[in-house]
Amino acid sequence: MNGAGNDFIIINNIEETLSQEIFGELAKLVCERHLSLGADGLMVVDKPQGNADYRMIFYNSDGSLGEMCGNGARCISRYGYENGLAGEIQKIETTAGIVIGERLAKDMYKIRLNDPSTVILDYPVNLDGEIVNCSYVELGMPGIPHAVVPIKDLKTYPADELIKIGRKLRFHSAFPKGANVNFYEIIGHDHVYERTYERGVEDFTYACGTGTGSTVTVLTELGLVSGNHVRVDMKGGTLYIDVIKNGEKFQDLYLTGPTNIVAIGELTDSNLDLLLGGVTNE
Ligand SMILES: N[C@H](CCC[C@H](N)C(=O)O)C(=O)O
Repeated sequence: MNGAGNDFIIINNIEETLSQEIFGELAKLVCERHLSLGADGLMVVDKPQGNADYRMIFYNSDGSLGEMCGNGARCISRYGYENGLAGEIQKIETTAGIVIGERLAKDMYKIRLNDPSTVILDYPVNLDGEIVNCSYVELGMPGIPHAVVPIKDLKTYPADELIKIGRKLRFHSAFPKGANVNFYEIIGHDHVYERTYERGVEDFTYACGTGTGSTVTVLTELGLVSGNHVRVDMKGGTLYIDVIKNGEKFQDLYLTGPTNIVAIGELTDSNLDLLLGGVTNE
């Protein structure tokens, strides 16, 4: 499935009952774009540990565990609804905390992202002697880390330069957990263009939901957007963010956007046999 081009493989482990120990390796294997199916991440649907419809365990394509994934949670909401795991409004258990999913239309899903646990608007980072003006946000607890970085002429910014800066910031010691690096430019009233270099994919993805939520949180706090249905264009599509405030107090953060079920089927990659303990069909 993909959500605005951020693509995922979903495995229903309530049915498969695979051991959680293999998921990291499984993600690495099946997310490889040339040797296997290919995706930005692997999501495992499992039984909830607490009071929720189901549990979502998210792995990046390099096999690392992600605390949360905004586009992934939108996609899994559709999966949950269409596979009878939950109703039109659902409660999803993620590593970063509970996420609420809501079906708006056949392919449109909205989620309430985890509340920001850290928002530092002024977070200058020294990159090879030059100061880069960043903000730093974590959503949820444990929080998914995001650097938010303004860039002028982002659409036409040379790709090789941008990836260099993205990669350096992603691994910079200023970010102890590493960071997803969200470059943005405001291109109109409540209209933002964004590109995200993702931790765990180690490249730009086509869209990033928690990145978009983090960016619009920062821009709303800075008074640069209203926080009301802010449009964020990314390479793979458009996402909308609502920052709900109760007076000055932050209340909720919502992410809305499209989902696409590209294929439903069986993974037949022969390398899976090794990983799954030599189980073959012979
Ligand atoms: N693409 C995701 C984020 C994936 C998480 C990952 N890149 C990490 O930092 O572990 C999103 O839509 O929010």
